[in-house]
Amino acid sequence: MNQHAQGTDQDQTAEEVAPYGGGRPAVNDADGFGGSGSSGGSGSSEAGEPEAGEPGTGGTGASGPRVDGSGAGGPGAGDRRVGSSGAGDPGAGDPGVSGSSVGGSTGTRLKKIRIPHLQQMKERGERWAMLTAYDQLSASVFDAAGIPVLLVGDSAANNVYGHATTLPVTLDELIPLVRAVANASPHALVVADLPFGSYQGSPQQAFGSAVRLMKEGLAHAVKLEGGRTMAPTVKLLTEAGIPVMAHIGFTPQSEHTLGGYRVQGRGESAESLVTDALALQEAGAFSLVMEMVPAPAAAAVTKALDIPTVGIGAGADCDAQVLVWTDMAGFTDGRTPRFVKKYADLRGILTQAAQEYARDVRHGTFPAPEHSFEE
Ligand SMILES: Nc1nc(=O)c2c([nH]1)NC[C@@H]1CN(c3ccc(C(=O)N[C@@H](CCC(=O)O)C(=O)O)cc3)CN21
Ligand SMILES: CC(C)C(=O)C(=O)O
Ligand SMILES: [Mg+2]
Repeated sequence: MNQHAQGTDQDQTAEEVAPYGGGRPAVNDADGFGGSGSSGGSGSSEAGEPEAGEPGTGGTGASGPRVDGSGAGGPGAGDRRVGSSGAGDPGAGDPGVSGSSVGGSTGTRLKKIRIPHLQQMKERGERWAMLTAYDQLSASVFDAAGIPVLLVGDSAANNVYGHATTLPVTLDELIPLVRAVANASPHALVVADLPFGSYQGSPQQAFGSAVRLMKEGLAHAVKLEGGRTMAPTVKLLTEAGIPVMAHIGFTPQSEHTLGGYRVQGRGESAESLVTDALALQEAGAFSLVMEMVPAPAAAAVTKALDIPTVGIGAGADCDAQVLVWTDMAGFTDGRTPRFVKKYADLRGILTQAAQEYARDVRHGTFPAPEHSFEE
């Protein structure tokens, strides 16, 4: 079902990549504002081998994203292990030294991740992390941090556009976000969600939408929700050269059918999950997201499949994990789902910065002479 990696993965020399707050090395943009022009873009060189020397894009850009959300306040922070590679990172529960320099926190140089690498990691038992990203700045941070796969999720509906569900977001609204993330991700594989209504009509409709995500959005792969009934669609896209990540379990685009945000695959529908997963793999999916399914059912699916599974609320026995970045970074307003672990308090940090800035302005202490220009 899957091609093999053509490139070798060699780890390279150190590149300082501080996990948080550390300055990244430089930037290669002329205007000093990070980002790449509208066309062509820097970053994500496609032709490239699985090895890339490109420095990160992005930089000191301006405005940050705005958040909204559904979620709930998450628990505290904890340890983290990004990627797995060389330097004795215990991250993966796997056999020893990996060849893949996926991790960015250990000082290893990053390589460009391509689909065969994910397959190789499954074979080696190396777990990996996926995060959503919706804009250039967050994407450049995650890319440099060694997150191998970035998802421009239709959760942008909630976390960028402020909707209560994922249903309202359109292809036209998603494409510019995908393009921004792809332009800022020289190493990560960029997957774009097909939004509700853009693919369920027919395999042909899905093809047209996926082509837009790749041509206009510069995505490397697409994701779609649904079980065995999506197999013909997955097959058509895959055969057309469009890598497809599948998504089963709780599929938010079907919340009105499923009856809300609920764990899926309890009891006898666990077998149904395996049947769906096998059909999607057979149709050519390169990976499979499982959302909110009982851990034992997700473990059974993971074991039954040759392709990597990506869990969100699906327990520790998936091959990979995904979280919405604003949830894991503590940026989301309000409650977050049970499966979220909060690794930072971005909302608190940004709130404090905004308040201090406003206070300085009110007090006349900003701008100071060093922020002002002489005649
Ligand atoms: N910020 C954000 N995080 C997400 O994980 C996310 C989005 N947005 N938007 C799209 C979907 C919607 N998702 C959601 C949304 C809510 C729950 C939720 O409320 N879950 C409850 C109930 C679970 C149950 O008991 O069945 C929970 O406590 O986890 C779960 C997934 C996951 N996705
Ligand atoms: C939660 C992930 C898997 C997703 O589909 C999204 O962010 O849209
Ligand atoms: Mg989604």
